[in-house]
Amino acid sequence: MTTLYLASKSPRRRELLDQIGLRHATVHAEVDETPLAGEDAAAYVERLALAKARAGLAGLGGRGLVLGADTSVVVDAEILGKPTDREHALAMLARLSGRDHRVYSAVALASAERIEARVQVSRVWMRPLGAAECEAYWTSGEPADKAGGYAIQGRAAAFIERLDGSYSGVMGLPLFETCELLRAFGREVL
Ligand SMILES: Cc1cn([C@H]2C[C@H](O)[C@@H](COP(=O)(O)OP(=O)(O)OP(=O)(O)O)O2)c(=O)[nH]c1=O
Repeated sequence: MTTLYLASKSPRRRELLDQIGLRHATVHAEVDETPLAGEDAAAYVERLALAKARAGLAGLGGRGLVLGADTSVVVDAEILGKPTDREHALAMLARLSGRDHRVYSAVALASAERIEARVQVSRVWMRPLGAAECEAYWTSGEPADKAGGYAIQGRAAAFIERLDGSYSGVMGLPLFETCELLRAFGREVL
């Protein structure tokens, strides 16, 4: 059976594949994550997931089955990436406090013959957060490498009132869509 590769350095994505028993290896894929002028969130995450899958496949010399993914938090049509420092993280958390936002998560699958992507959108409601609470959250170290500066699978679970969508999508890899893609490529899952 062709080896499944995950073109990602995100430990969360590895954990999610492990959760449903999808054995995989990883491959390095570096892509430029700068949004294009006028690009909306769905187009942005889809383009990056495709680029990561394509770069991973190229790194393997064009052989294998490669998954790429990208996740962005979107508030008032603005894409929030990962915080660059403490001030940036605190500003992001203040933006998300006491309201809803959307999380766009794309997954792409590439083989030598074809490449395809799916985009999953979730709506997340966060309770109001106090300044001291945001500061303590930053100090925990959790926000640093997460889109939007929070992790649903971590301490931020205590901030989230409600989710309409996909928990795995918010965490970084929508598993339902991932399995759909794998089946579309003729790969048995579960
Ligand atoms: C919103 C949210 C994001 N995240 C993480 C998932 C992703 O790792 C990260 C979004 O950044 P991405 O740029 O999508 O991914 P990455 O740079 O971490 O990994 P790679 O490009 O190598 O695949 O935010 C969580 O872990 N939990 C959450 O609740």
